[in-house]
Amino acid sequence: MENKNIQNKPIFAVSDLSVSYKKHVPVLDHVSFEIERGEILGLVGESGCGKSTLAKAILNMIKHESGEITYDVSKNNKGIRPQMVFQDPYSSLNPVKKVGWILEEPLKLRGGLTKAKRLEKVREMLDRVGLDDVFADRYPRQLSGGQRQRVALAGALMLEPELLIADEPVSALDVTIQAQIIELLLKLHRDMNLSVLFISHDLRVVYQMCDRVMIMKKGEIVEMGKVQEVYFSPKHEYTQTLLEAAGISEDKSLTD
Ligand SMILES: Nc1ncnc2c1ncn2[C@@H]1O[C@H](COP(=O)(O)OP(=O)(O)OP(=O)(O)O)[C@@H](O)[C@H]1O
Repeated sequence: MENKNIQNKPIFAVSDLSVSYKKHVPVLDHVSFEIERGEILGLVGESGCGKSTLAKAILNMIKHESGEITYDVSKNNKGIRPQMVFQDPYSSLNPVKKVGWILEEPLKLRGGLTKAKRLEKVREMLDRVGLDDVFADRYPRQLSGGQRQRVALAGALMLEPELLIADEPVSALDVTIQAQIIELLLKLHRDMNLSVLFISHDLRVVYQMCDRVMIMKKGEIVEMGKVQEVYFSPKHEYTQTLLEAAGISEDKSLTD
């Protein structure tokens, strides 16, 4: 389905980005791309190709040795930086704090809202991610994997960022729960006008989620384009190999 949210104006640009953990061994090699405002851009590649490194580099969690990262924060967004959700929400949620506290914290740190207003926003966000108010009073360990990922998404979106970076957000979940979280991400993308960088090794999930896709091999982007074009007219040999390995070239259900 055509995504009506897309405006042909990048919200985010990476130019010539290179990262090495060890000297002279690039993990990311001159990576360049843009994320259009309102789009969901997929990043696909085999384990170890550099996907998480790219996510961390663009969030300044690790240093890059060369290249430029440009984030266009619109005037009405008060400079909220891109936020991230991870594969394993358990490690990103503070285990000794209740969900209500976790969701209120970013609002507290930013300041400017009364306690009552903050709690109202927490309730609203729980509702947006499909969780009842009672979850505010639970610890992360008392939640299922899917519920924890809902809380992680809620936490990332509390300050209403314009860009979300989702690093394998459904990979650790059962298939039925995966489908629910994908639905939720698509709903949040529509409702909150979010742009998303969606990182996954699962080509089928990317097909369901994304408008465009980048294929990464050993730290380089080898192909990039609209999902339909890349999946059904792949230009790079590596893309063809990935699609064949996932059984996608002959799988009609993707095109139905
Ligand atoms: N902190 C680190 N120090 C040294 N090498 C690292 C570090 N983190 C990752 N690497 C290496 O960098 C390469 C890319 O890793 P990265 O985690 O970015 O890949 P990935 O595509 O996200 O993999 P996966 O899909 O398995 O999560 C791998 O060879 C990995 O071993």
